[in-house]
Amino acid sequence: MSALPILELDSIEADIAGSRILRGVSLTVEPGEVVALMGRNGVGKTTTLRTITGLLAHRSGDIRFENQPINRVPIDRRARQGIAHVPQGRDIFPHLTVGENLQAGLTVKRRTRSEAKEALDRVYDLFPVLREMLKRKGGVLSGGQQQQLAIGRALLTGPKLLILDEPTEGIQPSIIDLIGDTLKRLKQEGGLAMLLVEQYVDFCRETADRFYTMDRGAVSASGTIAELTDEVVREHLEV
Ligand SMILES: Nc1ncnc2c1ncn2[C@@H]1O[C@H](COP(=O)(O)OP(=O)(O)OP(=O)(O)O)[C@@H](O)[C@H]1O
Repeated sequence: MSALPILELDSIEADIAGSRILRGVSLTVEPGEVVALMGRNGVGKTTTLRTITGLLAHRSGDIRFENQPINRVPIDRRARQGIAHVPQGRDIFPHLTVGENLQAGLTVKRRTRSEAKEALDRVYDLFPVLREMLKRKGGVLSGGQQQQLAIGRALLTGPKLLILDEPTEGIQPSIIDLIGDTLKRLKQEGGLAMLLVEQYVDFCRETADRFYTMDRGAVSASGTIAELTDEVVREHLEV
């Protein structure tokens, strides 16, 4: 591809509690592209995402965002630069209302009142249930509603790269379809780049342009999504 990657990981090594968890992870996400990061449990997918957002400091290797190294950039500045993270388990504030959870996303980027309203209206257009539930506490929403809230809140930070950790986990099929359709809309209408950790192969085939598989802390295979054949799935993903 001709454009420079929006995100580039070059030989990332990272430790947790004295154990080497990432052993040289290299990957790229191009502008406007959806990339799936796949692999069996415990191979280091979530840890890779945490090094990108800045939740975990890596010990060596380079992370570049829009062609600038961000190795030592703190987490809040990475968010302001345009890296949004929807973590596994969604991490919404259970005691705040849906509206208050969304306001938390709005604080990341400086906006005029009308820009903020426009951004909120866009989220309600993508996820109408959030408007209906505005006064409800986040903690009483269903898993699928919480996932929509978490994605909506991440979108309100004004991201250039949206990172999603297992967005289909524990969610009913109709909402999985809605989330898949929404990610496709965000790519088509807004050209938003996405990096998606996901175990659900069909969801990746539906939504992603390219894939990487990981094994024991490193990338074990990669290709276009058409190259994610049943054979690749058997070799790299099935338990
Ligand atoms: N806080 C922690 N303390 C100790 N070990 C950890 C911690 N977090 C992760 N690990 C270990 O790091 C390895 C990679 O974990 P990671 O969560 O990145 O895997 P994953 O590929 O995302 O798997 P899963 O699909 O199960 O979330 C695992 O062996 C895990 O046990």
